[in-house]
Amino acid sequence: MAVVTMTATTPSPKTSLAKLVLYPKPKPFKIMVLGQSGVGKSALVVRFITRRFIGEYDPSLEKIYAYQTIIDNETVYFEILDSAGDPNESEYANLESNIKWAEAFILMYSVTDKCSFDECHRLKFLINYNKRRRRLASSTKDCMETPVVLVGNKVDQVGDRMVSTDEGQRRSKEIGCVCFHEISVRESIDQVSCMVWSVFRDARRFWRVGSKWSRCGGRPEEVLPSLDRPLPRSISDATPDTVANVTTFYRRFTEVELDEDGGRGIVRSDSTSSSGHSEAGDEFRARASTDSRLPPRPERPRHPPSPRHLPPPVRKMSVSMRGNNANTY
Ligand SMILES: Nc1nc2c(ncn2[C@@H]2O[C@H](COP(=O)(O)OP(=O)(O)OP(=O)(O)O)[C@@H](O)[C@H]2O)c(=O)[nH]1
Repeated sequence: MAVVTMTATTPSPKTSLAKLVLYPKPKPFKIMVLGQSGVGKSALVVRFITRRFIGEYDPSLEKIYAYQTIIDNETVYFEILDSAGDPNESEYANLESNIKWAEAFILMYSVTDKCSFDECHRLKFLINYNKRRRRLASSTKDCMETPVVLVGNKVDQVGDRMVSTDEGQRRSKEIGCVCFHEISVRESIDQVSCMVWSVFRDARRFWRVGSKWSRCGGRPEEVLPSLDRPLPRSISDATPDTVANVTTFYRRFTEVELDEDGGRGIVRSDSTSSSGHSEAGDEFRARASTDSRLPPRPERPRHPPSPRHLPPPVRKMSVSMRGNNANTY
């Protein structure tokens, strides 16, 4: 599909033609906001796009918002699906197909509503189930896990809180979300826009890292350049920093390997001979030689010698003077 853009050229005295330019449609980043009814899904999406907080929305309305912004110096074309909170029987199949459509998820609950918190468990299971089925059915070897960001909303309602930050963080780990945020969509605009923004930004970042990883067959070297810069974090148990740490670990692992090699093959100052070669090095070279001067291998019997040739076991008797009867002697 292509987007047709009309750009007017400088009108010439004779003709005034419109130049037709065809651009390929940019690939959108499809993200779905899921959660029980009333947790603030619509408020979150509208805040992200317009920076405004709108109090009431039509609860049954399911909408896809298209929004373009810049994240990490890259233009991102969001398609955000604000799902209906409590789908009925007939809408359930629709929910499953929506899950298949999305590339990343924002799983939302309200910190003032324990039920909405528990609902996240079920919804995450549903995401896993549908995504796994899709992966198994697909012919491509797409091994990417879909990023799910867990978000606890309405932290401004301090007195009504039913779910603590610790519980949220723990649940995020338990159900395998990539990171956890606690926010208030309603709170002051600067703070909120920053918090709301970081939710979408993290979803995008995790998706990006994951898709690069799966495209290069799980080789982390090709992911490294995008993670050179430390990533800012909010309340989060596993922000993209964690991914950076994984790659740091990978790097360290490589260094250890090199070190080990140095221990075996590279000349060490403590064992260098006068000729400049180490004894360990000479020994290594002698062993590695291929000029057919290798000493023959010591012969090893294929099967253990039969028990007939073994000397009979020597049996020794020992009398213990310890124990209950020792006092009688
Ligand atoms: N106190 C407080 N109220 C909020 C916050 N975010 C949303 N709300 C309110 O919560 C109510 C529900 O918000 P919605 O955005 O409609 O929730 P939803 O999850 O989209 O609900 P459904 O459309 O039914 O699925 C509204 O009255 C919002 O004003 C918040 O951060 N703090």
